[in-house]
Amino acid sequence: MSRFDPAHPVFDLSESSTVLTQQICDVESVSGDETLLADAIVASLAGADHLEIIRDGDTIVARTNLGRAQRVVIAGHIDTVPLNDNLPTRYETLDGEEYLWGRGTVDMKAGVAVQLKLAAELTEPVVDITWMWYDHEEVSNELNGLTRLAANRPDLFAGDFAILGEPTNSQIEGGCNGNLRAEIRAYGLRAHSARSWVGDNAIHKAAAILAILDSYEAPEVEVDGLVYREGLNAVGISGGVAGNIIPDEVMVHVNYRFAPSRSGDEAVAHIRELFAGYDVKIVDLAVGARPGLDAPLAQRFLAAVGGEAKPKYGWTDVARFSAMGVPAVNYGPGDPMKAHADDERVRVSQIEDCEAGLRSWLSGRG
Ligand SMILES: N[C@@H](CCC[C@H](NC(=O)CCC(=O)O)C(=O)O)C(=O)O
Repeated sequence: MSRFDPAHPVFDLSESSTVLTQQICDVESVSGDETLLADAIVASLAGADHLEIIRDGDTIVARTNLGRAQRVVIAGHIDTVPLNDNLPTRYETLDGEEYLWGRGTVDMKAGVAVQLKLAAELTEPVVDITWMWYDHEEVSNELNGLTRLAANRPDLFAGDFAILGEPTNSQIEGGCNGNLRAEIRAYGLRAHSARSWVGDNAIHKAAAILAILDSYEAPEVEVDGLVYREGLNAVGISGGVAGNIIPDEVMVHVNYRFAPSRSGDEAVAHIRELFAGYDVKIVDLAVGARPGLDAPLAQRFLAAVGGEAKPKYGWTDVARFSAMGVPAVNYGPGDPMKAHADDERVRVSQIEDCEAGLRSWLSGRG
């Protein structure tokens, strides 16, 4: 067996999904840098004659055309958030459980590994399958590979049900919270810092903005039986001109996670009301998705994989599919609490469980 080289990756899809997860994670693909991984995915599917392969930038679609009565879209993003000294991957044992540690293991390359393996191996699924692996999910909605694909090839989104392989501890998580980002600005007056009394320090005004955030009590909101937890946080702050100048501007970057029962307009209005008197600029807005677990295929999938559905607190592309009228759920290996964390790590048994759950359902055994 030849040694895997992350600088020149080729995946042997007959390897276990755990080995594939490790290899896929070791090919760094922070948003905007997915081409090497996308090339490797296309190359690894070269022998899969049962799949029609379509590429749009660094998004790859592979679909069966078996004439089945129903089509399921199964998708996963191939980008990750930035590294923080957490690659290459390594195996760890914690409390007797084996884990694969490293950036992307949870969000969401274990899910992609399972999907790739099944795409290659399931030549006769009971439903037609459209597999999608896409770029730029972890950044603004405008850059998301599925936004581009929906503009270029909306026909590829046709389906009766969609499964997003985002981390869910290999249990179903329904819907997703909405996601808004805003820049909140306060202004002052520039002056020489040796004569500060003639200026008006904008950075000091950030304290009042931060106080609003600090005292904010984010509610829990029940939507169709699932309880979504909201959040409002500063995720960045900037200001300052030079070491001897009283600054005339400060900006606090705020991220609002809102329940899927709220519309985008309601979320925007809430932020504008909270920060009335400040300059508020909405820089990104993606509405959430209600659970949608009453759809017949969602019910069948839920019954097949078992467990109790939980809410998805992050934003995922289930929102995109739901908005297109395709019921969608999240289902993938990895604890979402470890997504984006420095000690991101996936339990190996969850990768195996997810593969078994999907394989059995897609083969008509679940
Ligand atoms: N366009 C969004 C993309 C952010 C997506 C990201 N999603 C997850 O982390 C899903 C995993 C999970 O929460 O279980 C997010 O919610 O930040 C953006 O603009 O941020």
